[in-house]
Amino acid sequence: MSKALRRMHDYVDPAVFYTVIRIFLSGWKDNPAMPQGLVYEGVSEEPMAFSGGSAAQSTVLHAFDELLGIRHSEESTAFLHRMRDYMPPPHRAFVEEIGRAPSLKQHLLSSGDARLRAAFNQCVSALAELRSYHITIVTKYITIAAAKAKAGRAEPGDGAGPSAGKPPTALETKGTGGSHIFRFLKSVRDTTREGMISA
Ligand code: HEM
Repeated sequence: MSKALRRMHDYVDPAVFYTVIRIFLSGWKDNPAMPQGLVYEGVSEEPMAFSGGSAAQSTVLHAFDELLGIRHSEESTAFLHRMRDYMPPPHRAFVEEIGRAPSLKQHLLSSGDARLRAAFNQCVSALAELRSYHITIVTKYITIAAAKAKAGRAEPGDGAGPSAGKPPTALETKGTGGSHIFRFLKSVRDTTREGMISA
């Protein structure tokens, strides 16, 4: 997965991501640009609020966390669990099923097998490394891209379209961005590391 994540550099231009793609990922929950949410005509008279697209809604890392018994902070868990509402229901059920199953970590601990412990720790370490690398990606695609956009130096690649280079200001601090994002991502990475079995 880390190898696949590195391909981001070959295919996604940070300026295009920050100024064009990110806008479509911002959603309308906790978004100052749309404080009331959105009325879905023909569905509900009341406005509805939904988070934007995020790989936090993808099943795979939730499944690894549950399998490896990773325990995130209360605040991070609340966010991550909320993201499960956006998974296809059978995916969510799968993740919850793993969470309810007997603990793999406890099984390894009671087996006393050093090789199994080492293999388990390699998995946890790979997951923490993926999360560290993801932080590097977020820094490049959000923090650095934001600084360049603000300085008016964004240089989107070919095919970016006329709107590239100037992000809507209402989305500057919320959604996919902001320092709270790094606190969250680092906390999730650090609690992953804490999931290692000590010798
Ligand atoms: C331009 C590329 C990317 C950017 C800028 C980015 C940004 C972010 C941000 C800001 C969050 C915080 C939660 C949120 O606001 O939704 C997040 C969470 C997350 N992202 Fe990404 N992301 C990128 C690509 C990816 C990819 C390709 C993956 C797949 C491995 C991924 C996996 C995750 C996961 C699993 C989370 C939840 C936190 C965690 O479990 O560690 N992201 N991402």
